[in-house]
Amino acid sequence: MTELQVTGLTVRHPGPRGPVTAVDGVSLEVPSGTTLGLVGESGSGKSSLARAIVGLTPVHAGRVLLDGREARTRTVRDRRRLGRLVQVVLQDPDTALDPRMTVRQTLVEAATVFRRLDRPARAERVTELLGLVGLDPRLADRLPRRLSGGQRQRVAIARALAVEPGLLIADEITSSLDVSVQASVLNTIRELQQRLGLSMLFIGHNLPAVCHVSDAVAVMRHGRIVETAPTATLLRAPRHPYTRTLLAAVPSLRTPPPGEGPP
Ligand SMILES: Nc1ncnc2c1ncn2[C@@H]1O[C@H](COP(=O)(O)OP(=O)(O)OP(=O)(O)O)[C@@H](O)[C@H]1O
Repeated sequence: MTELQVTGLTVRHPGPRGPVTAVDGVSLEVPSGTTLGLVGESGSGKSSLARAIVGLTPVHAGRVLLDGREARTRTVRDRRRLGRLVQVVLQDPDTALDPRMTVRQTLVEAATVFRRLDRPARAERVTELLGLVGLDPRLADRLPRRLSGGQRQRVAIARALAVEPGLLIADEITSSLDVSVQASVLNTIRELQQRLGLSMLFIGHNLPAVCHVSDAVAVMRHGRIVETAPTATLLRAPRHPYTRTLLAAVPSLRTPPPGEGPP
């Protein structure tokens, strides 16, 4: 499993009136085998942070350490190391899936990036990966367009897992799905954590969804982390006013202090 440490990370994007600071000196930690939730409203800088961690966006300042070593993307070797350690799943599964490739072809391609597998081992791995994400192995020979949105997102998760990363970054992975499908994908994520002991950075704007799968939660606003706490502590005793505002929007989530609850 991979440990992630981000220190003082700043990301700036070019804007019509000069650079826009999307991530402003963020520090966070995902200890090995745990899930850190990252929650914040649209535009707070969550995706910029995720993209910077995997080298898809330039970093203006700060450091990203994976298992104590700087995450670099300068050479092919650097990028291979990074890809082996970290995989990202995005909101729209179609960005991860080639429409011309069957589920099986997609999974075999990912599973053989870093290791050789003979034919029987490939078939076995595809069945195993589909099982991990709760999909029927009979879907293996379908093209993405013959799958539902939820099934496509599960294939995208399986594709990321096929590489056997130590850290999975999930960026708004349930946002494009129907509410009922969201819940079942979240439960699949929880099962994966238990079965694989993955480290995970789980990003979303929906606080209940993020809390459901996270050991600790970091709250992001205007490019900064305003509060980080273990999930139960954040729900019971939020310290920052912005966290309290987020919680107030979902009253059923907060454990009321004694005397404050319903009669
Ligand atoms: N490639 C880019 N070029 C210019 N500005 C960008 C770029 N990407 C993001 N931004 C800006 O950076 C800020 C943070 O955006 P970012 O997408 O990281 O936030 P977010 O919290 O992930 O939002 P969402 O949940 O809507 O994706 C926003 O003001 C956004 O407009």
